Amino acid sequence: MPNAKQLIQSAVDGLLVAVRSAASLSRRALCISSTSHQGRAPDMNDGNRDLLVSNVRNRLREIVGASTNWSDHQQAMTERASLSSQLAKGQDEMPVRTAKDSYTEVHLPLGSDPTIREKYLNFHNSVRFGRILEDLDSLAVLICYSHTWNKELKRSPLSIVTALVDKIDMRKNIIYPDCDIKFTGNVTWVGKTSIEAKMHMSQYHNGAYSPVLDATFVMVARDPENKRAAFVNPLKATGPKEEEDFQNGELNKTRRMELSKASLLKVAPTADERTLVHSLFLNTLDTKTVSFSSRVLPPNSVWMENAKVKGLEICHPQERNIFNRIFGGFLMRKAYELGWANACAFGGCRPSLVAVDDILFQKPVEIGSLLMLSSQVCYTEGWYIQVRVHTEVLDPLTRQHNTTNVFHFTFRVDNEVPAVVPRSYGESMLYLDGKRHFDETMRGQA
Ligand SMILES: CCCCCCCCCCCCCC(=O)SCCNC(=O)CCNC(=O)[C@H](O)C(C)(C)COP(=O)(O)OP(=O)(O)OC[C@H]1O[C@@H](n2cnc3c(N)ncnc32)[C@H](O)[C@@H]1OP(=O)(O)O
Repeated sequence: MPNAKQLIQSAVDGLLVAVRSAASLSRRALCISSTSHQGRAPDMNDGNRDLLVSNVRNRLREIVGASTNWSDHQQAMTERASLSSQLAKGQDEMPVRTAKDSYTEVHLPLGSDPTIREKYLNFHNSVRFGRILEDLDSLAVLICYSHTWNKELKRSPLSIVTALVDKIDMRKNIIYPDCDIKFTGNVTWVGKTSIEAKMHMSQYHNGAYSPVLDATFVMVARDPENKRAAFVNPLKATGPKEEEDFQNGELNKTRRMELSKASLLKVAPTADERTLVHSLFLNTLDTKTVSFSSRVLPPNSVWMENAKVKGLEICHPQERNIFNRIFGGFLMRKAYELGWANACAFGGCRPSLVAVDDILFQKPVEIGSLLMLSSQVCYTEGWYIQVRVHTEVLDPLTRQHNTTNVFHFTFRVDNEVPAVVPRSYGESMLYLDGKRHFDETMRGQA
């Protein structure tokens, strides 16, 4: 009896034939031009495991029955609404799955197929990390569909959306633009309607794959119309490693709830944090005047209000996901690139990414929205820059703003950076929040 992964694999086989023959032509060309056959993995052509990144989106489209043309999207959505009756009434009526059922391996043949390199290449002859964020997001969704796949059904009634990027830890700074990349991942924890997926990215260089990053995403299953939560299959651990992953998933959930309770948007800072904010304030007082409002910037510092970069995106249908909302990976790419530009301007040199954490997808972004992005350097220490990107949609008719996402990025540069100094109470809270994220990242790296 084929499992979910095999079914998914067989469905893409047809597509792969065409893609493989094109890719093999390119590979032959590459051997002659020989820029870097050290970056071409030997197993790329073997077996049936080589699902390509470029096929993942097509596969997702098939799984939910998404339209390929925007003009048909209303009809596709109506058809999907009729799948509601196929939703399980409870988790106990759904078959138990193991990590193996959702294990997925996807290739990005940057070494073997030069035609795709341009999309991924940045000016510094490295790989655009924003593109990798898009691929990770699509892969996380595919992993969740493999976990919840019901072979009796033609389409999945579930709408699986990204709720949170819990963590992305970089294990290597350099991503080569001409070496094959492999993504692997599986479900590691499930709740009632949420799923944690862990993914790993490695790159083939000098004859072996070596790790580049580890990522943990939390996805939420919704009904076909993406209106209410929907149950997902239970997960059974089948060995000590899977047991440990599951326990960590539980711990992650508890940690997230505690962090959310202690959010500075809800409760006052701790005693240590209050002392820190007050000493920052005292440092900026003008010693020549006896005034609380006369403030002077300390040496080698920048006011926080001068460490912002803003952007705007008009959300066109081209960036839609399979549920006709804006694709989470696109939002991550745009936020990352703005945050990177801000760190670059602030640090005065090219920053490299250390970690991404706690990217929260609070509300879906509708097609046609005016999306305002605002990035702020909110904390610095030594060679590190902590950046927060906040996105909101503006309704031009009501002039109402609604927050849709918050992103946190930690960058490192090659020289010591100035301190950022908050002036207002709100900025002081941003500073403390940035410091909390930075300390958490550094604890994870230790
Ligand atoms: C068509 C052609 C296009 C082709 C291109 C295709 C590209 C490929 C595209 C592929 C697609 C790419 C994908 C995309 O592009 S998805 C697009 C990006 N993501 C979004 O738009 C999501 C926006 N956010 C929301 O809609 C809501 O906030 C959600 C639905 C997330 C939660 O809403 P709400 O709060 O009302 O939910 P609930 O109270 O009913 O709880 C439900 C469950 O959720 C758990 N939970 C909630 N929040 C969090 C959190 N922060 N951390 C951890 N867990 C969280 C909660 O514990 C509970 O779990 P459990 O206790 O039941 O287990």
